[in-house]
Amino acid sequence: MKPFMDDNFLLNNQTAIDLYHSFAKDMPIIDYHCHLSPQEIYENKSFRNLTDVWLSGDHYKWRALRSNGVEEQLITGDAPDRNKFDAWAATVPVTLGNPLYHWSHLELKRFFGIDELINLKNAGVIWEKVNTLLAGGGYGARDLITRSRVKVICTTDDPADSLEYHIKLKEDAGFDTMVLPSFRPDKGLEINRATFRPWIDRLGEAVGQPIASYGELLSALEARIRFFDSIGCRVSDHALDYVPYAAATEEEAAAIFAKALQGAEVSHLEEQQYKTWTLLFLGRQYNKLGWAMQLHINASRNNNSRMFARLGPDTGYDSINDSQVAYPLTRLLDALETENALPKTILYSLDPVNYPILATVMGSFQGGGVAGKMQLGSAWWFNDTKDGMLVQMNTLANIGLLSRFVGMLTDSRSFLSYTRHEYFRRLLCDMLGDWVEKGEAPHDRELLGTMVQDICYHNAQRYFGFRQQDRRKA
Ligand SMILES: O=C(O)[C@@H](O)[C@H](O)[C@H](O)C(=O)CO
Repeated sequence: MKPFMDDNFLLNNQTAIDLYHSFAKDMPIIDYHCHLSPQEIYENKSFRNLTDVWLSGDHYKWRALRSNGVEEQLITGDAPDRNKFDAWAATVPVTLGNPLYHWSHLELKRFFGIDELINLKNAGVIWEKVNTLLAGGGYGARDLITRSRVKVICTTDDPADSLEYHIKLKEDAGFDTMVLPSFRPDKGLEINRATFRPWIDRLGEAVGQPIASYGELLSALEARIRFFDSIGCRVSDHALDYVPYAAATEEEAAAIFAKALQGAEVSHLEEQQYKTWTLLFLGRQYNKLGWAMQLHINASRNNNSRMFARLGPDTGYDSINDSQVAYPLTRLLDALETENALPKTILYSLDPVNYPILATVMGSFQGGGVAGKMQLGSAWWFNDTKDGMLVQMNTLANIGLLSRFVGMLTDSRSFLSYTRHEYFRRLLCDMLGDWVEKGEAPHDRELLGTMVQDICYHNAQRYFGFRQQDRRKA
């Protein structure tokens, strides 16, 4: 019987073991999509205890706790930190089979050297050991990033954000990791949500003039894109809970914008027309600057209205949506391609049924002399599991070029989530090793090692083109 989570965890043959330890293990990390706070990074936030560093903000764990019948007071409520930790320690054993079981043990093992199984019996020992380390210093936000060999972090930022802490980090010679913004203008696309009009006002403040027309909105977005680019932004990001496509003219989009600004009802068709024109405008801007455009498709967000009103978004009440993707997505991408204005694009779907669709749609728009211009996004959210990662990689291998994949990301709000990269790298090496052991791939260490290191790091480094001048000023 193989020991639980030993050095060859998830590596089931000698080739896999060799590939992981010789090529993947020590590669640095580019985390090109996450939700970490740039302020907490700049301030090197220290954590008062294990609950603070491990449970706050991690809605993956919150969902498991709720599924285990734990009261909300012990999850997001005002219960004491130790009680919250005990509730999680009691829950971990029943997460067996969920990646949370692996991730939780990996996180404590890698960052704090904890080898005990996480359960209520060991909770006290774990609590004391980790808190002693946290209290001793060297476990602030920056320290956790540095320990994980993270070279680049792309946070998720609103166009109206000041990027104050990205600017401060850029000028901070004491921190090697590049912390760059991502341009995420969801609130400017969601014309039918209550957040739209307040956001228009906020964007107007950010550009120094009120926005009273669609033309002024587009000018403001362009100005913010150039500001983000000046701070080192290389990535945009869109949550498309459905893929909009409805042919529209700028005049039609402008009339719809005017209706929304006056508080009039905008139909679903008009919403799609507005989103289509605005996305095409933004895609042209991204393309001009060489940015990558991320499309996060088919999430169903904030399903539980009562808990959304109480806790807000990203608190564990989301699910997979199953809207039709193929037609609107091909039309949207083709509209940009027709103008030779399609940017590098990463397509994610929360619905894994969409993976073959996305992988084949990608193949219709590769080119421009850019290897892997169109990417099948890493297994996202409910799919960043062992099975989900393998399905995503096999789909890409079967239909596209796995060797050109820009690899894993954490997509997290927790500073302990970098072990997801290790998890992914182990699965990648085991999959390649299995091909070799079955004679389906040559035992060519140079070929395989290059493929592994490209997927772990070099592909992302080349694809996103993070600029050296965006490092902090000496
Ligand atoms: O970027 C998104 O829309 C999602 O990743 C969202 O932030 C979600 O809460 C998440 O973090 C899933 O990992």
